[in-house]
Amino acid sequence: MDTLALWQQYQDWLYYNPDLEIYLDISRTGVTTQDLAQLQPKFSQAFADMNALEAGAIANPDEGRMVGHYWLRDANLAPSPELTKEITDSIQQIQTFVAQIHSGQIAPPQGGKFTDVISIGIGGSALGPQFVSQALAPDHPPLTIHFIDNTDPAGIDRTLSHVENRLVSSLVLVISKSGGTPETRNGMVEVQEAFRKRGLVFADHAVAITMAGSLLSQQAESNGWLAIFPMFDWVGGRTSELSPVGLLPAALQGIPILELLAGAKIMDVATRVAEIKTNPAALLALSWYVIGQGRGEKDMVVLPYKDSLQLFSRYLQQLVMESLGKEKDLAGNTVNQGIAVYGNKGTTDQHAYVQQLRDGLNNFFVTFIEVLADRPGDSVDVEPGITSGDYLCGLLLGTRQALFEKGRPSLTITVPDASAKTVGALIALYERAVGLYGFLINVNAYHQPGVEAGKKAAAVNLALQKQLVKTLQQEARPLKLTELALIAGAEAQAETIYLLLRHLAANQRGVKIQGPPTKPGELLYSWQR
Ligand SMILES: O=P(O)(O)OC[C@H]1O[C@H](O)[C@H](O)[C@@H](O)[C@@H]1O
Repeated sequence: MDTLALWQQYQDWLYYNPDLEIYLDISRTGVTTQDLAQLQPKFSQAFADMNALEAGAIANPDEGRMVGHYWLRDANLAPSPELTKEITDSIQQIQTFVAQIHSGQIAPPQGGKFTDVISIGIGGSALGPQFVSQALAPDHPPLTIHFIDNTDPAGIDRTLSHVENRLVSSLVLVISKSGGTPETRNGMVEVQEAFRKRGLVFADHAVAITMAGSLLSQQAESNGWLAIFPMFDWVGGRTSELSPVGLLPAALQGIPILELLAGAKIMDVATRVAEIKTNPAALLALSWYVIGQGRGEKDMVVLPYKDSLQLFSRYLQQLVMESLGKEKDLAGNTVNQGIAVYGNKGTTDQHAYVQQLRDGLNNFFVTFIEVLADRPGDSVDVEPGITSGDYLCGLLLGTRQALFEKGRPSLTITVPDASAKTVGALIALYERAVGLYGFLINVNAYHQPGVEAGKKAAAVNLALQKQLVKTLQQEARPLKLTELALIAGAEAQAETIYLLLRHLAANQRGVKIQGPPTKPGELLYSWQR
């Protein structure tokens, strides 16, 4: 296609939202008007399904749950006055609490104001808060946030060492929708221990964000924690950034949460339009569908050309892959659906993997995110008439062009700035696009049955570890693996037993292993007394 025809195509497909000043360009995706016509019936159904979802249908049938994240930014849309009140009350509760923390009305027992937040959570209870913090926290926030989002002991130590002697003035958020996620529980126990060692009372620093009645909520209540904020049954972890899960940590850092919500609300209005070409989420879903043949055949590479948006791709990984990566469709057919997501930031990635994107496997499409405003204030010239921001723009355009020349699709979202309003809008845009795409491919985008398998296996392995330790403690002589497995009643688990014991031995946890590491089957195991 010559450049003039391409320019025409650009104009024919361009979407612009005047309230958000956001553009979406899908002219380099290969989507045609024939695709639009062909997919129209599927989209009509998806729009109808989305209306039903927003009206409170049980859109997550496996879990028997409503899907209500859109109500979070327009509480009047909630299907009952009680839910509307729950939402508005939660926002009010956050604002009141945060004002009291910032003013020092709620303060650490040792005096002064709270200076730091230690946020403990994983998955949807971490990724949104991390993305929004990196995108929007002011340079000198009223409270500095630190995340514990894993059960890695060294990672926990590192986070606590960043807090240093400010544990005394740290607020601890324990965030878990279910209130029973082991990694989060472990993080909490480790932080509680750090407080105990310093002679500090954990409850005077602790705040829970969780569903009413959860284990965490009961614990917080009975131990007299500072506060408990609600997480709602009808909001999934990966769409919880605009619930208290995301809003409380954001507000504590001085991020304007009402602007986040306002941006999302405007985007929700725009993505409720039941016409593909004037609905940016529908245009995204259409592009994903056409590019990946409705089967996710191409990976989504997300490249924000702005450092502050770097974590967007990591955030989208969960939103897209946990929502769409499904074995079965809603009719019970095996479909193994999904779209793989990765990305970091431009131009940085141009000096890393963009080589392959241009010349190697053609198994992806790029989503460029362009931010029009370079920085507040003027820029210096890095060469006559050219600024660093001009380079950022020029390199984005250059890569988009270079990819197109090699038949590699891309789409571009252009936003005016990386403000709270824009970030809220981007979150809402992708929530809706994922929802619509889920309807197009007929999967339940709101459950995650696959995650359970790994969790169950982990629990079985930890029970086996306890059994092995007990067996070794009771044996006077060193045992071969086969003997140990037999006594422990786990003959089929030889490899797992070996791997569990090797880990214990490496951490001086009482297990002694003798013999050559190259022959794991011949090793002798005993308990160090
Ligand atoms: O918020 P929580 O209940 O602790 O859950 C945290 C995360 O863990 C799970 O394994 C789910 O797959 C995620 O969707 C969820 O966000």
